[in-house]
Amino acid sequence: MDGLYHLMVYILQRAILPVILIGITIYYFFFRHVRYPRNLPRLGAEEGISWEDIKKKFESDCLSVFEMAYQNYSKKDRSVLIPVFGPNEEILLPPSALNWLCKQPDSQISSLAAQIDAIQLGYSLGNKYAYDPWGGYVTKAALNSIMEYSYEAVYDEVRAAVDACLGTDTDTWKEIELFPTCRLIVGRATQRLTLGDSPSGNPLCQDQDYITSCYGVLDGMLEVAGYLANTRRPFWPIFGPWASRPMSKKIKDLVTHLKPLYEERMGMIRKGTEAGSQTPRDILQKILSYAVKERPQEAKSLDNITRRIAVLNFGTMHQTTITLHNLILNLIGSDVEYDTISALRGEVRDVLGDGEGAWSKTVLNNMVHADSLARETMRLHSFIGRTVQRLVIAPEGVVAPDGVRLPHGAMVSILAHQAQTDPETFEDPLTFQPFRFSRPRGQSKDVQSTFVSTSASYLGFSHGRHACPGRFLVDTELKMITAYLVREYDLEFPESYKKQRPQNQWFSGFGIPPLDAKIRIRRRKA
Ligand code: HEM
Repeated sequence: MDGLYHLMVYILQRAILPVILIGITIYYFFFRHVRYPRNLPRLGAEEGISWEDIKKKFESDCLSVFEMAYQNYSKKDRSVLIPVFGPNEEILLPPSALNWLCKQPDSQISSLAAQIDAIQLGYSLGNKYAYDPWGGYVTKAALNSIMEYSYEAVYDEVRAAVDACLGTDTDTWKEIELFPTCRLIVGRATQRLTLGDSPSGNPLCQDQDYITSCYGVLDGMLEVAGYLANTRRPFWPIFGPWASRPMSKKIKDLVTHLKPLYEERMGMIRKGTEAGSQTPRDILQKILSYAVKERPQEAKSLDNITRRIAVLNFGTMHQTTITLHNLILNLIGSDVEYDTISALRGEVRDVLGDGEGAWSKTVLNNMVHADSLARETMRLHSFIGRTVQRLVIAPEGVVAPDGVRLPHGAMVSILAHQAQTDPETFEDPLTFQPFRFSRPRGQSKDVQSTFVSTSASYLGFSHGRHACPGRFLVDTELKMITAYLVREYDLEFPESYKKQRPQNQWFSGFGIPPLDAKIRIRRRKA
């Protein structure tokens, strides 16, 4: 009897998982699978290439898939379905639908739902950080005023971080790994703005272990997002928690670092001194003040506030680091032809004078060459391939301008890199020209525009009402770092690069810079 019981339990245990998986699969294919309309073309159908071959192509060479979609559909004002990373598909809308897409109400075509699917915060950090993203709203509202107040502090941090990473030896050239260096510099500068100065003295951003801990959480979030992007949606509830297992240790580590500052700041709020003249003006304070008033349970939990900071760091640090990495490679790579470094040195002298100068909005606006260098970097070396990514949540779907019904559950977007390198818009579009956007009017057909002004041909920060609000901070950090680097350092590539910038690669839909790139630097003599 006992044997029979154990046999039954054994069979049930062995069968239960396959039965659940088969059940989910049937449910997904019959009830949840996105039903694309017949009049939506599938990439490859008209070109005589099978869907499977296009899918394989996306994995090995996503840029050529984007290029085929752009030339054959986007340029002809037609939507098209393409395979993207893992088991997923996406509807690419043509650039002519950009303004229409940006104006769609969030209740029909949702930016937040797209972000939840792409970043997977629900699994890496918890559902409330995904579905109630008040930290982002608080940051969006407060960022510009905090920044204006913090120029000197952030520049101070940039100087200290660059000195610490590159050294101050004026006699010898030093070879450094560029990507980890960019991580540290961006990490410190960004955290100085996020956490400000501790009232008791030591800014936490100067603790290298803390910065490492921030990137530990960020990398963990990227791993969860990458893992789930490769998994079919109905299996997310099973594999999401599994993929997120390392997160709690990483968060705990961040909690340990943030604890003293959190207690200090909450103490100020409790005593009411927060309202006085000593009010710290940084993002942490805005977040804590909001939480105390609007989400009191969260305010009391250091773990919750730490997760809010982790979400924020994902926005502030990840793509900024990649952009700085690309920018420095472009600065050095374009120097032979455009004398980029000395042109920028001249600009820094003109705008800031020979001393440290005082940073302000006017100074930033006057750095037109540095601005152009950054915009040209985002144009040619953007990280994202598709932009204005949205999930259709209207139950009955939405009809796009070309008459195609975008069904419920479909992810839609617009190609960014192709629009930014279209020869109809840009002269010699695949060549990096650092001063493309700062040349006097009339010297080229490229429109003069700034780093922060988004448009149909500049989509790295997206466009419309959800366009990245952090781009003003990125602008500030990149200009400060560029100014300090060119003024204080000589920069070059290792000899083996033969003065050529190592190229970016496109895979999984993203433009990834060469993360093992090295540069040589030497401090300039005063
Ligand atoms: C080079 C660095 C960055 C790039 C390329 C970038 C790019 C983007 C993109 C493409 C979006 C999606 C917009 C949409 O859905 O239409 C976005 C949203 C957002 N970004 Fe950034 N970002 C960067 C840095 C930052 C920084 C430094 C911050 C914060 C200070 C930030 C805060 C945000 C927020 C809060 C949103 C959500 C906006 C909304 O949904 O309304 N980002 N960013």
